[in-house]
Amino acid sequence: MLNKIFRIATRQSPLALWQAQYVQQRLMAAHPGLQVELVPMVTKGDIILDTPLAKVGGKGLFVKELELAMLENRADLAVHSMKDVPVDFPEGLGLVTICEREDPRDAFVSNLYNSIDELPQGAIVGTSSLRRQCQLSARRPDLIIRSLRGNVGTRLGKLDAGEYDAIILAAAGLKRLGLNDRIRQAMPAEISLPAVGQGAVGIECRLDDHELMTLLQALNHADTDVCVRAERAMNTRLEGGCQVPIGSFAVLTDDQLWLRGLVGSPDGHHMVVGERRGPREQAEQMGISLAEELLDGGARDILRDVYQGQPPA
Ligand SMILES: NCc1[nH]cc(CCC(=O)O)c1CC(=O)O
Repeated sequence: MLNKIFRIATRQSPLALWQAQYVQQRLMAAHPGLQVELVPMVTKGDIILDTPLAKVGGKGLFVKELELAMLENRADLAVHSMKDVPVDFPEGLGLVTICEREDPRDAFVSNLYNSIDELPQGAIVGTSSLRRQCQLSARRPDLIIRSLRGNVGTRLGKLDAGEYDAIILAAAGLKRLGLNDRIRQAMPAEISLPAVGQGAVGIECRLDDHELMTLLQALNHADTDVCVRAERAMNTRLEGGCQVPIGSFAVLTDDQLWLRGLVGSPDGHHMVVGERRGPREQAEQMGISLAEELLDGGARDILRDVYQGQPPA
């Protein structure tokens, strides 16, 4: 077994490489002598940089090529930001491990202002996330939201070049890349409910690779796993895979789960929110029942309108 080399398929953005190296190092630390190497790849999501993700086919763009590599046995595992992992997996592949969550919050980043509430009237804020756009606009209808794509470094560069007064990024990505000091405000969930799985890293592999799945168990973080399961169950019940204005965020305290959900129109005019509290064993049921409450409370109409402007997943 120790002669075998396990290959991690990874994108080449600094954040993707950080996450792949993190899993590589944790696997080698948990299993001394194990050989793990990276297989860097380019995905469609890395090539199409000038179009909002929602218009070019959604987040799946970042994972399809990595999945093909595993199915064709050119790689054994892939490391994903859970936020970018679609609901469904190709036959034969699955998500087997979720690592401990980093800061799940959205980060307000600016060279001029310390928080969203400090922004002057009509300030320009960069984000391509419909979820962030919705919540920003609901709180501050005067703000002008402009598209912002590219990896974390590219986005910060555009802010520094003066294209925006502020941008919103995931705190987790900034922290992992050592850019903590760029965060002016870690936005509380009450101001910006995070995306499903935000801040968590997940590992996908072939479901018949029992040897690898056993090795990966050492990296699973049970509390993160249960929170992300609740969030993903809500998301699964709500949608079909495109980029959507959905927030879903669970926290666990003494085995009690608190799940909050949000579906909104991109312009922030409509927002449906709800929550569930219950024992951790019911994570997935809570996600499903919250989704159904949101759907009946107006999310069905909001999502229909959003999907009409997008290609199918
Ligand atoms: N959509 C891109 C993406 N996917 C994961 C992260 C950050 C890290 C994470 O949430 O785990 C980011 C960047 C961002 O939203 O700022």
